[in-house]
Amino acid sequence: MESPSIVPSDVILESISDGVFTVGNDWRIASFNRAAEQITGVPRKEAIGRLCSEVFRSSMCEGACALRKTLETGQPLIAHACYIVNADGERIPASVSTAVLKDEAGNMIGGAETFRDLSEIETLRKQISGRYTLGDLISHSHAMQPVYEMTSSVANSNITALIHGETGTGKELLARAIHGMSPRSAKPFVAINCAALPDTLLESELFGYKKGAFTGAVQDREGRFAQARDGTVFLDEIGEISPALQVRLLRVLQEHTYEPLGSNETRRTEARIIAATHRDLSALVESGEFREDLFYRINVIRIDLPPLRSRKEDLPLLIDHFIERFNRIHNKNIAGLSNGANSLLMAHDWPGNVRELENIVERAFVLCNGTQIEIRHLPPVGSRAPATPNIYPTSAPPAVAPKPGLF
Ligand SMILES: Nc1ncnc2c1ncn2[C@@H]1O[C@H](COP(=O)(O)OP(=O)(O)OP(=O)(O)O)[C@@H](O)[C@H]1O
Repeated sequence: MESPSIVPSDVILESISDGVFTVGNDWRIASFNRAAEQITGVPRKEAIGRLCSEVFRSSMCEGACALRKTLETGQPLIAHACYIVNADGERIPASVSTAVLKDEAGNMIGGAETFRDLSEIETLRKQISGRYTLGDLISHSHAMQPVYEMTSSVANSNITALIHGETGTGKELLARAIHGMSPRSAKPFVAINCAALPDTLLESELFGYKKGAFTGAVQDREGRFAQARDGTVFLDEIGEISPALQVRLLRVLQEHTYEPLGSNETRRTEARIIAATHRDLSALVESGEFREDLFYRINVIRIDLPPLRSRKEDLPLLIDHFIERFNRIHNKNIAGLSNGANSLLMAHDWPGNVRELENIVERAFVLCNGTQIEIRHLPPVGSRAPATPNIYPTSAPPAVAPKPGLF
């Protein structure tokens, strides 16, 4: 009688879509299937014989290696979530399972690991969770809906827009997004913070100057309006400019003209202006600090960016976004926050908004040597806001003193 045909195990291993590799007791890779090559981007001939931690820069390699745990306990692990860093340095969300390999006599001769690429599932999860992106601005909060809805109409028009929002809410990011979605996207985007420069310097920055206009003006220099050509000029903190400069800006908005410092020659600008402020401009008009005519010119359309405390549902999304970015920048493999750290961030009031969150996550990256950000890696973020208590429980002071003056 003919024996039933048996499919060799390598044929099966080569045909499945999960990555599979085995290691010997010396942690060197002994086999590496086709899907493992595809997911990691590492050719089999380069992987075989190398330490698995060199090939798999996964978030589990440091400290929490699933295969090590299995080889130590003899227990298999099923579907552990982690990230694998592929040959291009991209982080791939993966699910890992491990098992012990034994010889016929029952002696342990190594281990096997299978891993599944969850990128597509992760993409779908993000789509289902309704993550919106507007340029680099991300959110899935209903509070941001009006911003998203207004932005495309604003982008397609030439009108001057005013972005209003607390510090660190993403005003510059939104201005860049409007520019990027506008017909001017291929033209320059030039940003200037009006609060950062004294009046005369701001004037020469915006309009440029002629050689000899003032001591130190050794040659002609073009200003930001000239640099922007027919692109976009973003005037951040517009509420801080002096009455004299308000007059000059009004002329730019009404007549599209200006003169560089020390010059009689009138220049024309076709640049679009987007302004931003954290202040209540109408209150400044009432108190006489801001010209009413300029206010109406700037405030043709106003977009309000809500503070982070009123869209806390964005926190997990933003935290993931910053973790992804800082993993790339700092070449680390942090997978996320502990439940405790998460709860503390959710309870915080965020006076510094998204910038404060970004700083907190970056600081945690510097302090965290493992794969998870813990409470001890967070600063006392509530210390500047009297309404919010220090986010550390009083019984558990931070292991590392926060950087003075960071928050
Ligand atoms: N929705 C968002 N998604 C991703 N990153 C964001 C978001 N909002 C803000 N950020 C980040 O937070 C930081 C502050 O953003 P931005 O400079 O645009 O804020 P701003 O309101 O202009 O601040 P300021 O009032 O101090 O000028 C930036 O690093 C930006 O990348």
